[in-house]
Amino acid sequence: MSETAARSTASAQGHSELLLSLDPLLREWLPRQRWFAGKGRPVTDLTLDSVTRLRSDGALLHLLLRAHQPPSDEGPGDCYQLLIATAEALPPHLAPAVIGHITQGPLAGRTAYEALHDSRQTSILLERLRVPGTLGGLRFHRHPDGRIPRDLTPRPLLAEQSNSSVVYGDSLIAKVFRRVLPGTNPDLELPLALAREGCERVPAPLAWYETADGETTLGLLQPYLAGAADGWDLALEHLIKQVDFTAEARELGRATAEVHTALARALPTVTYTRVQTQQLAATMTRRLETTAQQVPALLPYVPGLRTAFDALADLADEGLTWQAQRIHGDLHLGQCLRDPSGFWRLIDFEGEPSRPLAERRMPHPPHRDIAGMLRSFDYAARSHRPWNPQWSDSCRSAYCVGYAAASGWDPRTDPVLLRAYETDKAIYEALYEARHRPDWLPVPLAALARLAEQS
Ligand SMILES: Nc1ncnc2c1ncn2[C@@H]1O[C@H](COP(=O)(O)OP(=O)(O)O)[C@@H](O)[C@H]1O
Ligand SMILES: O=P(O)(O)O[C@H]1O[C@H](CO)[C@@H](O[C@H]2O[C@H](CO)[C@@H](O)[C@H](O)[C@H]2O)[C@H](O)[C@H]1O
Repeated sequence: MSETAARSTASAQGHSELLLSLDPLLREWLPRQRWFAGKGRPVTDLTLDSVTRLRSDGALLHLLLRAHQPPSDEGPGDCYQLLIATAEALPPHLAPAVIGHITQGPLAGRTAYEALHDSRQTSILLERLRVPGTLGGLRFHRHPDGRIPRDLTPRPLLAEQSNSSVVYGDSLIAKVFRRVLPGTNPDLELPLALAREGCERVPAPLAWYETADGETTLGLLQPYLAGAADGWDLALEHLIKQVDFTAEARELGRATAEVHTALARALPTVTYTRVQTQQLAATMTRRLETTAQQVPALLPYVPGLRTAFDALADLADEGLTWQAQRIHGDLHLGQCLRDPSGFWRLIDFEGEPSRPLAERRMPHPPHRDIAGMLRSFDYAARSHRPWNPQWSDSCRSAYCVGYAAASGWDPRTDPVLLRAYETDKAIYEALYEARHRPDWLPVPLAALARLAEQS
C-alpha cells in the first residue's frame, strides 16, 4: 500500500471511530438547529467529509458532516460545518451548548458540546484566522491590510440565524457558515470586491478560511460595527412609537444604490435579453407552482400570482431588456446596520441560503434586491398591531426616492419587473416561514393576496 493510500485508510478509520462516538448524538441534535436546512425529513445516515483537530489534544474538532435524507438520500446529502468540543465536565454556563454525553467509541465518557459557545475554544479559531496557512482539511487566508489584534474576548452571537457568528472584543466578528456548498461564497466574494472599489457601505473581510482544496468557503472575519442598530429592530421601534421612518428608508435607498453602483463597476454585468427574461418568468412561474405544492395555503392565489410572471413574459416579447449585475441577493431590513453616526451599511451577501450557489453568483437585475427591501417594509408593518399600511407605503416610496437620488434611476419606472420580483420574493418567504417559523406564514400570505389582486 502506498504512503498516501495508507494515510487515507488511517484517516477513514479515524473518521469511522469518531462517528461511532458522535453519530447517535448528532442524529438527534442536528435537526433541531435553526440552520439545519433539511427540516421535516428524517436523517437516514451521517458521513464525515473531513475532520480537523483545531487543538493538538483533540478536544476541539472541526467537522464537515454530511446528512443523508430522503428523498435525496441517494445524492451526496447536505454538508454542514460543525465545531465540536469535548470535555469530561462542563461549567454550568455551557449547559445550553451540550450536544450529549458520549457513551461509545474512543470518546466514551466525555461530553460533546457546541464549541462556538465556549470562549476558550473560539479564541483558538481567532488564532487560526490570524495565521495564514493549511491545517488538516482547512486553509486560512488573511487580507494583507487587515489588523487582527490578539487576545480579544470572544462571545457567541446568540441570535438564531442561518449561520453562526462570534464577536471578538466588540471589534471583530467571525461568521461560520453552516450548510456549505462547493464554490466561493458570495458573502466573501462581494465584500472583497466592494473593498477593492473603496465602497465603505460593507465591512471589509480581514481573514477567511476554506477547505484545503480551495473549493468551499467556510467562514470569514470582518470588523464588528459596535453600537450599530439593525434596520429591522429600528423599524419596529419606530412602528411601536408611531414615529415616521421615511428619513431612514430614504437613506437605506441611498446605501443600496451605492452598493449596486460599486458592484456594477467591480464585477461583470450582462444584458437580460428577451430569452433570458422569458426564462426568468418561466422559472418564477415554476417556483410558484412547486411552492404551492409544499405550502398549500398558497393555492388560492396561484392564478392571480401567475399574472405577475405572464406580464413579465409579455414585456420580454415586446423586446424590453434589462441590465443585470451582481447584487446582494437576500436584502431585507435585518441585513442593514446603522452605525451610531447614522451611516447605513449592508451585511450578509450570502444570497438566499436555500438557492444553489451558482444561481446566487449570477448577475441579476438590481430590482431583485429592491423588491426584497420593499417586502421588508411590508413585513415590519404587518408584524405590528394594528396593521398600518400607510407606514409601509410611505417607507417603500421613500426608499425608491433615496435610491433614485444616489443612482439617477427610480426603480418604480419598471413596475412589471418589480412586481414580478416582489411576488417571487413573497413566494420564497412563504416557503421559508412554513419551514422555519410557521407562526409568521400569515405575513407573506397577506402580501401574496395583495399581489394576486394586482392582476
Ligand atoms: N459586521 C457586523 N457588525 C455588527 N453586527 C454584525 C455584523 N455582521 C453581522 N452582525 C450581526 O450578526 C447577525 C447575523 O449576521 P448575518 O451575516 O446576517 O448572519 P446569517 O447569515 O446567519 O443571517 C446580524 O443580524 C447582525 O445583527
Ligand atoms: O437568515 P437570513 O438573514 O439569511 O435570511 C433568512 O431569514 C430571514 C428572517 O430572519 C428572512 O427574512 C424575512 O423575515 C424578515 C423579518 O424577520 C423580514 O425583514 C424579511 O423581509 C423577510 O424576507 C429571509 O427571507 C431569509 O432568507
